Amino acid sequence: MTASVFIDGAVGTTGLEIAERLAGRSEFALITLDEARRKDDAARAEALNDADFVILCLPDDAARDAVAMIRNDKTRVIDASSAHRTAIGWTYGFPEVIGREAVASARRVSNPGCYPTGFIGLLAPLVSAGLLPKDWPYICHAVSGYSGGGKAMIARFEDDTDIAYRAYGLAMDHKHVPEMQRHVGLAHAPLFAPAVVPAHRGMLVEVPLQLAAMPLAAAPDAMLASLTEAYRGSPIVRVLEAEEGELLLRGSMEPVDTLELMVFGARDGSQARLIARLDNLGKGASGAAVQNLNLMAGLDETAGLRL
Ligand SMILES: NC(=O)C1=CN([C@@H]2O[C@H](COP(=O)(O)OP(=O)(O)OC[C@H]3O[C@@H](n4cnc5c(N)ncnc54)[C@H](OP(=O)(O)O)[C@@H]3O)[C@@H](O)[C@H]2O)C=CC1
Ligand SMILES: CC(=O)N[C@@H](CCC(=O)OP(=O)(O)O)C(=O)O
Repeated sequence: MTASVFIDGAVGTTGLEIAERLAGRSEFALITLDEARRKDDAARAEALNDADFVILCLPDDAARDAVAMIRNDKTRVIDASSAHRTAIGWTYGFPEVIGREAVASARRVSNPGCYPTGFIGLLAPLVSAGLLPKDWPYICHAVSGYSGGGKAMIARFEDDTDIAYRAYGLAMDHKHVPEMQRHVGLAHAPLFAPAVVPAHRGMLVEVPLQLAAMPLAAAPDAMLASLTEAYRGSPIVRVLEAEEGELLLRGSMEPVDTLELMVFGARDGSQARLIARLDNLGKGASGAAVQNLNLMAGLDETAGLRL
């Protein structure tokens, strides 16, 4: 049976990449609105209520409005925005962490943020296994390609090619912090220090750990083994043996839907750097939305993904 899918915000950065991943898929038929009607509330309300699945690729307020326009029990929603990531009644769409069944059976799924995908992917299994403490004030430093900021940020970086590095979130109130805390189950909000670099896509999300100063902390090898076990069998989340040297983000990076996790440890075990590498538009947004859609439709989670 073919399920109908409406992408609200279909010509935005995330929406376009979801449509690319769904192109040629016979399991889904896209409901589309032309340029003149894509922001028309009556047309959107009709599409939102006609569709079996709706994927919201909108700013937060518009995503909340779209959900309020749905007046039936049939339409199932995947929200790519940060509007519902800690909201009651919503399932957090990180199947490898919260369980595939939970996503598959949900009516309202909130896609994780791109940075939280790295942070939670690294820390949730380790905290849950008791290898790292819940009540530690974690720090997360991350760099993202500029497509992470959508059309406005893409235009800014393409217009001003002199920007070499943009540190932000300097008031320490980035909108991703609540979901990072909630979905790892931390007692304290992490200190999140994000930055944007002049590459179109891709990101490195890092959690540096002063293991020697922590009341409870496993050795880097034990953390690597635990992550490897937690994601065993996942075609999307891959735990890599750390290589000496460097990690690069390349300006020419091709779209990819994997999440790679690495543990770098000091020889004496006193320090570690947990690092996630992903495509902000892959497992960080559009790839995750398609993975969740596949699960909700009872299909192979990897269908249409770039792995
Ligand atoms: N880019 C990324 O890497 C990630 C993005 N996200 C989230 O996904 C969502 C979409 O982001 P992104 O694709 O980057 O953003 P973009 O700005 O690229 O796209 C948003 C789209 O929504 C449209 N839009 C805005 N308001 C309305 C409305 N009221 N009705 C219909 N359409 C509307 C915009 O229209 P117009 O074209 O006219 O501006 C635009 O096409 C955001 O919530 C973002 O935070 C999540 C994870 C990663
Ligand atoms: C580079 C950049 O600007 N990134 C965005 C986050 C992108 C993303 O994950 O979107 P959500 O906010 O919907 O989760 C930011 O920091 O606001």
